[in-house]
Amino acid sequence: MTKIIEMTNVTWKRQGKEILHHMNWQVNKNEHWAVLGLNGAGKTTLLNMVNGYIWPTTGEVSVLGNKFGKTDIHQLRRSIGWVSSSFGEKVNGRHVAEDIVVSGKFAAVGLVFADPIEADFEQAREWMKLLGVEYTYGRPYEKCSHGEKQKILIARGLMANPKLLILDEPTNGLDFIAREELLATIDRIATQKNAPTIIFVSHHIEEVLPIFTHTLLLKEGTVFAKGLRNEVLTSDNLSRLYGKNIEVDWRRDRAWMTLV
Ligand SMILES: Nc1ncnc2c1ncn2[C@@H]1O[C@H](COP(=O)(O)OP(=O)(O)OP(=O)(O)O)[C@@H](O)[C@H]1O
Repeated sequence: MTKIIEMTNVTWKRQGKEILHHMNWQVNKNEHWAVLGLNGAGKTTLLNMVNGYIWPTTGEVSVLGNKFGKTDIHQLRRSIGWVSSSFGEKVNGRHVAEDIVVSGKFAAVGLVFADPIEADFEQAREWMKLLGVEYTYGRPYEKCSHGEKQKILIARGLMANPKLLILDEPTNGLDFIAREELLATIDRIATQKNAPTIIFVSHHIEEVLPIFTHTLLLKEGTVFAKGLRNEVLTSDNLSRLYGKNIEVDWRRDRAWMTLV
């Protein structure tokens, strides 16, 4: 089985504190994972490690078969699509949507130092179409709604045909309709031919769509539970994760949570 992510006994220390400790996590090809945990549980730290922005203090990390310490991290990053709100803040709002999308091919924030060809813009249009934002072609990024911006950033993340697509809380700040639309586009990406492996971080269990085969629950910098989505998203696990009495109901193959 091809391994997409392999973390073995990973620890990451800062200022004498173990922010991640004894993390063991494997993601295989043809799996898509949702990652949940309270604020400060270590989700962003974990993703920063997958992307090679930080390295383990102890333990081993291998991403797409590249073992950290024996690989060119910059090269590896070209195979990873990364969508996070912190990136969105760096974007120059005056740039038009398709330029933002095409910049993903060059792993750049804009196109100032890039040399795109016509085919790149055709490809960008295809991704924008898949995400349902083709109509924003030619529109400055700052004139797009929050939901449109999120989709443009996901299209950007797909531009390099990544093997791994990381979506860090992409539904933040979206209204109910925009959120469901964005989730529908994630579903479309996952069900395409040669789809990348998706890692999706969220605070809301109902966003863990059926395409997510697996779920990782993080607590205090380590694995609290991991495995098949339906086996992990249970009333018992979530009650223990959040320290509250929580009931999970399944409707239309999605889990919904109530505090009881
Ligand atoms: N560079 C750092 N130095 C010191 N502490 C850090 C550093 N990076 C993260 N932390 C701490 O590690 C913990 C985990 O942070 P992280 O951002 O990974 O959590 P998170 O699960 O993504 O939270 P949120 O849901 O709020 O985004 C937090 O207590 C944070 O303050």
